Amino acid sequence: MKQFLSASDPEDPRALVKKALVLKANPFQSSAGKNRTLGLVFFNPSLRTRMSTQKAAFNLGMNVMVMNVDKDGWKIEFNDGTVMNGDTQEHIKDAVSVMSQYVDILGVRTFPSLQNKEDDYSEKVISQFTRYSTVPVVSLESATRHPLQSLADLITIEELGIKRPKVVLSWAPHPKILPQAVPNSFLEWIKITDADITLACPQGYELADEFTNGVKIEHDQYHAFEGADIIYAKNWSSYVHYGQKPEVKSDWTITAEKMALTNKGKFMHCLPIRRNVVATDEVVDNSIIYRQAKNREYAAQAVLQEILENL
Ligand SMILES: NCCC[C@H](NC(=O)CCC(=O)O)C(=O)O
Ligand SMILES: NC(=O)OP(=O)(O)O
Repeated sequence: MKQFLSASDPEDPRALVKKALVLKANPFQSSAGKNRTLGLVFFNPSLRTRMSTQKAAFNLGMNVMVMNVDKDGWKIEFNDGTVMNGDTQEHIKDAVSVMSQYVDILGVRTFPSLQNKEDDYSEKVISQFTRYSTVPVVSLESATRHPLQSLADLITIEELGIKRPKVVLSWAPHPKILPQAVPNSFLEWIKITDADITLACPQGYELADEFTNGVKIEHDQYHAFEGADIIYAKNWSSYVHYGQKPEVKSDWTITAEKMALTNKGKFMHCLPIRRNVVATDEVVDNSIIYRQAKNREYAAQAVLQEILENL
């Protein structure tokens, strides 16, 4: 594997899920990372991605450098040809060219603007990393996708051992305007499994066709939950009314009453979760979210190992 930005990058994404489960059973079997360095670049906050990816690298014997560009770096210019006499101090071309000289793999986290659909959906930021980096680039969540999260989600679902699980990706409320990356990516990855997938969301919160093609869309959350094996909750802002938050009249918070409609369904969320907004404490406390977060380590390890073996 030469990069990890979406489900199209691994040669066999299903094999990657299996590989991660093998690593989970025996995490210290490879020293493929010896004398190799991983660089992790953050434009946005992170707890799980930051810690699980570092831990994965340590399991492989790698060294890790973390750069919080948003806090510790110069202010980055992303446009070409700009006369940089304003507040941006370093061009992305120079920053990435330099950083990639210090590392063997470069991970980057960047959220969308949620103001300019074209910039976000053309992956304006991470595509400049792939353009200027001299080493493989790994997405730590980009404008439109969060592949390490989705891989961990598939590992978690695989561990449940349910044959053709009924999976419902449900929109849930949130006070802020959030990206579509997690739900987009979840749909992209779950489609490679045999799961029966339904997207449950209020009118106006449908996702881009490239992700929802072949996915059932349901606007009645109660109906969608009936018989589900997995409820994967997430808030996102509108794709159609880009980056907006159209009013939702009914209550989409996930409650124990709604979970009771499922087939003893398991509740999943990528975290961080706003308790008693996205889902009630009762739902969150009876969920598999910590196992899901733990699997981020093995998702990252499988990806790093496959890239290291191809260097
Ligand atoms: N990395 C996983 C989720 C990251 C981000 N969540 C957030 O920004 C939540 C922030 C808050 O709750 O205020 C998202 O939705 O894509
Ligand atoms: N799920 C996830 O990516 O968490 P962080 O934003 O804390 O890294």
